[in-house]
Amino acid sequence: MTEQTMIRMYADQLAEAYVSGKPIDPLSETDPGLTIDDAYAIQAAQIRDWATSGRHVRGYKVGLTSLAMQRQLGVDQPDFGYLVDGMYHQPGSVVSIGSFIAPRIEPEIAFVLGADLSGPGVTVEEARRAVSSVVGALELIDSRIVDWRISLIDTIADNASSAGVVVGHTALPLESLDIEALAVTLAKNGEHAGSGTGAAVLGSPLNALVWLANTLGTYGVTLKAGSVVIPGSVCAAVPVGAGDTITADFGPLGSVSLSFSS
Ligand SMILES: C[C@H](O)CC(=O)C(=O)O
Repeated sequence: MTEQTMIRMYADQLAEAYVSGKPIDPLSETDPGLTIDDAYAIQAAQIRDWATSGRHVRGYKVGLTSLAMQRQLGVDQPDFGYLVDGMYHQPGSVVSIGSFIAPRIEPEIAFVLGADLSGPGVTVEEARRAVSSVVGALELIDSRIVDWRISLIDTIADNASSAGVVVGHTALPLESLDIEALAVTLAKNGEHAGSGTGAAVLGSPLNALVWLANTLGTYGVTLKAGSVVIPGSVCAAVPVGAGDTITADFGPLGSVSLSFSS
């Protein structure tokens, strides 16, 4: 099998898992020879397919940037994925749990970009200047890999396990916030479910933005002005089911909620 055929086959298998709701075996077990570049190529094939069907890239995610998430999923380095049309939900909305396989929720201190950002070589100062505002966000993650049995290769191929995003309405300038000290708390049905500060995300969510710009730069991709970047969860992800309501409190950035129906 050629490399192109192999990439197409795994991209199709992951695409089918979204439709059928039936997760697939870890690609890293099916094919232990897969590399990180192969995994990003499998991810890129799905992004191209979505664009062809009218679902364009509207933002970017960085995953596995906090120790809490790395420990939870047993993966010890960051990765990236894309946010496309159809993945965005309004704060306070209700989504059907039936469209997911094993969803979890994470609170993230997110950025809206006011200028393009193109690596490699992006510095923290350049990243800071490219940010037009900071917002609170919830990321919905899900795994098209059975039982969340993911290695780095599996989650990369599966668009960094992304499934959706809720961007809060309160947007503040970066310079008005101490994002490393910003404390976030997560509640599930009114009960405390997690907490963390911006510093949990690679020391600062800005470091995750720098990592993303420089890593995407090696693939020839520029972060586009106007897009949202979610830099990673400040605490472990919380599983959700029908009837649950999740609320994250971002202090000065307000709170962001999402509910789930059957
Ligand atoms: C597996 C996910 O990429 C984890 C994630 O979204 C995060 O760490 O944030």
